[in-house]
Amino acid sequence: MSTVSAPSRAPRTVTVTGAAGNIGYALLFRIAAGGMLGPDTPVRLRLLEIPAALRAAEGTAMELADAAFPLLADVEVTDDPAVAFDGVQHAMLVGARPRTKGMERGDLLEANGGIFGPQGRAINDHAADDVRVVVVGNPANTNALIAAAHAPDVPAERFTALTRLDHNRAVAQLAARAGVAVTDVAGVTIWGNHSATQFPDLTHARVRVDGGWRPALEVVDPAWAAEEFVPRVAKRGAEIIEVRGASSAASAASAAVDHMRDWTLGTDAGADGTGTDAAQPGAGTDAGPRWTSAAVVSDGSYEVPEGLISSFPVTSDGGAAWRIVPGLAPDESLLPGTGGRLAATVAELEAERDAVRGLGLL
Ligand SMILES: NC(=O)C1=CN([C@@H]2O[C@H](COP(=O)(O)OP(=O)(O)OC[C@H]3O[C@@H](n4cnc5c(N)ncnc54)[C@H](O)[C@@H]3O)[C@@H](O)[C@H]2O)C=CC1
Ligand SMILES: O=C([O-])CC(=O)C(=O)O
Repeated sequence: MSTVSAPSRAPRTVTVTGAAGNIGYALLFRIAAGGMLGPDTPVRLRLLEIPAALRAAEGTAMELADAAFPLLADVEVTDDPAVAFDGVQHAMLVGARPRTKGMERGDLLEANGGIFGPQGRAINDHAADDVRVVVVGNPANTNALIAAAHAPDVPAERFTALTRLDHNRAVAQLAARAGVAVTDVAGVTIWGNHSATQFPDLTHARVRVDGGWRPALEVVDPAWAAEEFVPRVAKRGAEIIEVRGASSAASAASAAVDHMRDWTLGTDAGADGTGTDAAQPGAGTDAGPRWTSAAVVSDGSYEVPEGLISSFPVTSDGGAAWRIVPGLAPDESLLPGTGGRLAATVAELEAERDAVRGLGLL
């Protein structure tokens, strides 16, 4: 953001769970600086933690005060979901255990699933009418399903899970391979689960080369896309854990900001909410239609069973729900070796749903 003018709008209430954790620490300062809701929108922050981490969350709140953010109207720290979600408009459900080396995200189902029922119930009972929820804690899609199931009075379309990190990773990998800037890439889609079965799909992607947009698979080798790009993006979380010794945190926070910003301000608004920022991949007049990826409740599109929370190509006009973009079924003939990948990731989501049902969490 280049300038901060005097805040001119009513404050928005943003709740961050797991506020004392690694992602929380990166996320809160971006939100307070106006990076999520724009340079004219003050924010009220509600930080939810478990009792053992409350003191650390208090410390983070002290640092937020010390940063003297002009847009930060208020910070409250609590271990009570009813307080944390009172009047919430933007709920960032981060608090959950991260995986460690050698685990798959699905291994966290039992450990983390129990967190999201009570939080869904608290959102049901206390949130504002225009609440938007993004689940970051893993396994994100199924945790979002659990939260939504405990919030019968909130439309299911308000519960989403984060696959924007996968989307951003895919954009970055394609841009690097094509030798272009991330702003010269458009039309990437992440399908399915935020797990190693996801399908990062380049069959409708475009790359700007020498000023003109071309199909990505004419610019990069389809064999590279199928054999290197797809597994690299799908397993990037594990690669980060291997190299960094801890799971992605700042990039996850950045993606959560992107997700909530685009949902609230619209996918055409640009990163600073002014409509002029080129940081959005695919920004530009001749890129063709623009979309991003988010895990949203399926309406049956693309043969994903209705009710599952699965990643799709989506747009937002700033309304309450993301819109699934039609007509973008992966053209597997363009990506040899990826046939059946969409069906497989959806089957994994069904298996996770059945597993949490078996655990009594749904
Ligand atoms: N969807 C995505 O793209 C990504 C998801 N993640 C996931 O995000 C989650 C958080 O990751 P980190 O911040 O690195 O973990 P962390 O362990 O650093 O922080 C988690 C925090 O959540 C808190 N917490 C646990 N239960 C809670 C509850 N019931 N209510 C409120 N707070 C609670 C813990 O006390 C801790 O402070 C993990 O599940 C991780 O796997 C991480 C990266 C990307
Ligand atoms: O892989 C993990 O466990 C953390 C995560 O979700 C990611 O980095 O995408």
